[in-house]
Amino acid sequence: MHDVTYPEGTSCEMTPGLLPLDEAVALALAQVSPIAQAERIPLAEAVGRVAAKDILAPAAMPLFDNSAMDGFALRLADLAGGDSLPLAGTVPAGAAPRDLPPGVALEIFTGAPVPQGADAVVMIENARVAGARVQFHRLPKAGDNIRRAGSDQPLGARLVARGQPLRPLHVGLLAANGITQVEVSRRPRVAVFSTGDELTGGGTPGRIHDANRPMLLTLAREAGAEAEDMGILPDDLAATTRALAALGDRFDLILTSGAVSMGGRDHMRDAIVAAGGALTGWRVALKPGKPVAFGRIGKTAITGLPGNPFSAYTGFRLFAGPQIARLAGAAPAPFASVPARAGFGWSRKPGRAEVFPARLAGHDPAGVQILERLGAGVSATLFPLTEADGLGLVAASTAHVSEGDMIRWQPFCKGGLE
Ligand SMILES: Nc1nc2c(c(=O)[nH]1)N[C@H]1C(S)=C(S)[C@@H](COP(=O)(O)OP(=O)(O)OC[C@H]3O[C@@H](n4cnc5c(N)ncnc54)[C@H](O)[C@@H]3O)O[C@H]1N2
Ligand code: MOO
Repeated sequence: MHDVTYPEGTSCEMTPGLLPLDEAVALALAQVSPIAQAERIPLAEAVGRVAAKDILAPAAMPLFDNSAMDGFALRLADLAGGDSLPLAGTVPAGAAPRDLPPGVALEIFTGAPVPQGADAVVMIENARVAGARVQFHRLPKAGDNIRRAGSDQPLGARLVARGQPLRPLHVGLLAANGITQVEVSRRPRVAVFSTGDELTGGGTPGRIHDANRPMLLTLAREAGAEAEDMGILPDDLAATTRALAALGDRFDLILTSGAVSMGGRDHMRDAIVAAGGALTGWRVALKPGKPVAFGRIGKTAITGLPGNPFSAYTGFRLFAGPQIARLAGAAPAPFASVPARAGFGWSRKPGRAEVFPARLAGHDPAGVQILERLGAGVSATLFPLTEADGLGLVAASTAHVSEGDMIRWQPFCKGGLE
């Protein structure tokens, strides 16, 4: 289902009782299935949406033979007796197709229809206009600088495959084909809750600001979801249960942060069950992001991310983001698939795969990126990420990384779409 192999050791290298990372990703994805409903939307609003079916070319492209260069259209046979021809007019881009009269050249601009009868275009750099004639100092071959009708793409070519998240380049390609509306899957509906009595009245002693809810809402929207802010749940089992049960089937995915660990007020797992749902997995061999909970309540998947902000971020990237992609009908993107070289040495306790803020420090002689490791493995703060260019990942079995070792990372992508 998820064609990514995560760097894992054998199960005996994993901390017992924890889900290996690849199994946890598979379990997360198994909680959701692609949304069947589709809608037709204007092309201009389609970036980030996922094509609900293949989009085929309504015509071959280019539509007509046209010039690839500014220059002169001519008939090669007319140059048999010399290297110049009388100039008989101009064909600008947008002009209606016309014929090339015998024995003359026509000035032509890039994109203009090649006149019927012309078999080459000489670019302006290889010609000189002298009075009413044009002289060619490099003689062309048949077909030079002519973009033939249908040479870019045949009629019926697949422009966009079903499941493709639409990027600006697809918008351009579809627009070039005269397509103004596209059929896309309905956006996944995601409910985002924070939990914790400490999150109200941030800034006063004992209280903090809610970092995760704004972050997870933004991440979910960036991933293509319609995300709804459901506020902060108190550290109370009954209130949490009521809030979850009240959602009915309105959402495809519920995302929570906090209350999934071991403490006496970590009620999320019990609330999922008390709300009539099922807990399908809990705790991953991952640092940060160990106490993630996976489950379902009715038709809705629920992913309980840890409260520590970097843990919640990592959990989104590894589990919730791929769930949203699958709901939207897209193939979840592999995480940390880019090989790089460690620019640092690091001894660590094996047992959990580890995600860390990574900064690009240069390239080795073969052009492979060299990474620096930032932060000190603290999951309570996002601050080290401000200097990072992406997230590095090491396997659960790794006890030592030596400078120069190959590792893998997930660069932050600009805008998330290109
Ligand atoms: N005895 C144990 N304690 C803990 C374990 C464990 O295995 N045994 N795991 C630790 C790990 S690892 C993590 S991660 C955290 C996760 O705990 P919870 O998911 O239950 O989260 P909380 O306890 O509710 O909060 C943890 C931490 O994060 C802060 N937080 C929570 N929500 C937000 C938010 N929306 N914005 C900003 N900060 C938030 C919260 O105040 C706590 O400081 O558990 C460890 N403990
Ligand atoms: O898993 Mo916790 O997320 O290591 O801090």
